[in-house]
Amino acid sequence: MAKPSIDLSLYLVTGRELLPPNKDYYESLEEALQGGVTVVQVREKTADTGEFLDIASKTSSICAKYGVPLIINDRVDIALAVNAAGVHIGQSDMPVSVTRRLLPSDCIIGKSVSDVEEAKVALEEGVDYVGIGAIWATTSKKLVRPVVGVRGVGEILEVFLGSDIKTVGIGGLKSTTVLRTLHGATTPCGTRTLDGVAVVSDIVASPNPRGSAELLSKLIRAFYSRPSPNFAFPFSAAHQSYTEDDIKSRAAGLLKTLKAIKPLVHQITNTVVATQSANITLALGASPIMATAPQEMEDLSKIPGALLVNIGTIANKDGMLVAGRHANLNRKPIVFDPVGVGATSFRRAAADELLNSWQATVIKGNAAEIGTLAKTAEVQSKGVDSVGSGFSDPVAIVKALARKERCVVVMTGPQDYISDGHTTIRLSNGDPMLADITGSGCIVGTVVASFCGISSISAQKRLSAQRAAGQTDTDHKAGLLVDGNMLIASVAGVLAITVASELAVERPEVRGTGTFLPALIDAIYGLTPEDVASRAKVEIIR
Ligand SMILES: Nc1ncnc2c1ncn2[C@@H]1O[C@H](COP(=O)(O)OP(=O)(O)OP(=O)(O)O)[C@@H](O)[C@H]1O
Ligand SMILES: Cc1ncsc1CCO
Repeated sequence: MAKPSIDLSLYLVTGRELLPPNKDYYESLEEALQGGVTVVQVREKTADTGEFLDIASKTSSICAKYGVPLIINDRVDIALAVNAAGVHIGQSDMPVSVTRRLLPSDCIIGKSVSDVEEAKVALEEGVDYVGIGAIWATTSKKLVRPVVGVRGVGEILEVFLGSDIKTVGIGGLKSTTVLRTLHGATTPCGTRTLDGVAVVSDIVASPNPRGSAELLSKLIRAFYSRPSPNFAFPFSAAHQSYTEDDIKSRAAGLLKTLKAIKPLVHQITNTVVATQSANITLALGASPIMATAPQEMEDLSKIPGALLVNIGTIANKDGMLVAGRHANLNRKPIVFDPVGVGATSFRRAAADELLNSWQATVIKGNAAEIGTLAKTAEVQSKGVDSVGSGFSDPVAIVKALARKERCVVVMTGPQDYISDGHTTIRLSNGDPMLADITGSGCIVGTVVASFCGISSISAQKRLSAQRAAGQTDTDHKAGLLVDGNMLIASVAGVLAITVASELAVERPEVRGTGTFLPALIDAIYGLTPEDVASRAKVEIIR
């Protein structure tokens, strides 16, 4: 008999021990179903058989009322007794082959997996779906394995490319983490995302399970309705076609808008460049705030603009973690500058933790930094600097990293490569003296963040206007983490610094790097959209 196709998108796993005081389990379940839960798994780890059967049977009747399938955790006998749609088994439960023999042929079997090896076994066994996790650390289940992390899910999903086994993410999934998870948990080729998310405490522990389920359902539906479903980018840049002239004029136009609107750019940066970065932000026409305390991140994230996270002298990782999470929640672009990430294992671990906690919009680095994140040793680092002549195929590197991290990648050097994983652009502006002052890469990050901020603010204004005009095809935007074209914003950011550096060295007072830096600030201060449009050397590579 053919197995029914089950909508796994909002998968509720029960947990009676998590109910708020005075909330009845059946009442909570029914409210959750009214809020849009699409499948329910009854999970009872301590109930004896009689109690489990009673709960499963009543749960089954309530689910039937809403046409929602029921899955039983672990117990094949209970699943058979209540005629459940499926059984979910863990790594140490009954083997899949035995489970299948005992169950009717239309009963679905799901299995928990937490690494690539377990995923390969599940593929071999031919389960119907896998639960991948724990994605985040969670309070609802004692973890015996390290968390998979959002970025680890993509590798597991790759195992299932070409198969029709469905996938559900589990562990720490809530309304505050769901979009970041769905966007980040994607194969680099972009063709597989999770088919759903399993939620426990965000619904079960809620005094208002219906409201919690409704919010989750809205976010999940918006994610799945995005216009380019094969490429789950967290922003709207990918899949556009450009011409070189179009890129130049859009970058120039963005500078004009930036100067008019002066976006706030929240920067958590290193102590070497903080003052320089704040001055350059002001010279450009944006507004800097250098704030590092975790306690102020929530307030700052509510002001439109962008966030820059630069790990150059990392001493405030907690602030970076909190700031990024709030930025994602408030749909603010995040520019991540992994300064010196190849230099120490501490920096590598910090970068990994940050990128797992929040979704970066842009990652900007020199060749050694980008190479470290892309896990290639072709280009070496010396402290915060890149050594040697760069990659033999820089385009492949930036494109692959953009696809892996679901963001725009900016790789600086004598030529700058910028990719959203789809379009890759090479910029050939800039005076070599930029390489001889400290923090020129850091200020590129600052300025890219300023342009991402203005791009996001402009996109929000357009969206408000469209909604006010009654345009209804904008619902999928609720599934984006950032709105605005972050590829163009990144190009504009790099061009602002490199074109300004060319103008700076033409000044008569510049005699070396000491006089170059103030001249560069002056050139940024005087930079016009016409300078950018007329001097930009832009090539679309592929
Ligand atoms: N040889 C060069 N010619 C022209 N422009 C350059 C050259 N080297 C670097 N640049 C420009 O300088 C800026 C910074 O890039 P770079 O790769 O030097 O950053 P970085 O190594 O991260 O710097 P830092 O660690 O000092 O912050 C970029 O805009 C880049 O285009
Ligand atoms: C020199 C230096 N050391 C840590 S951060 C920094 C600024 C340039 O990246």
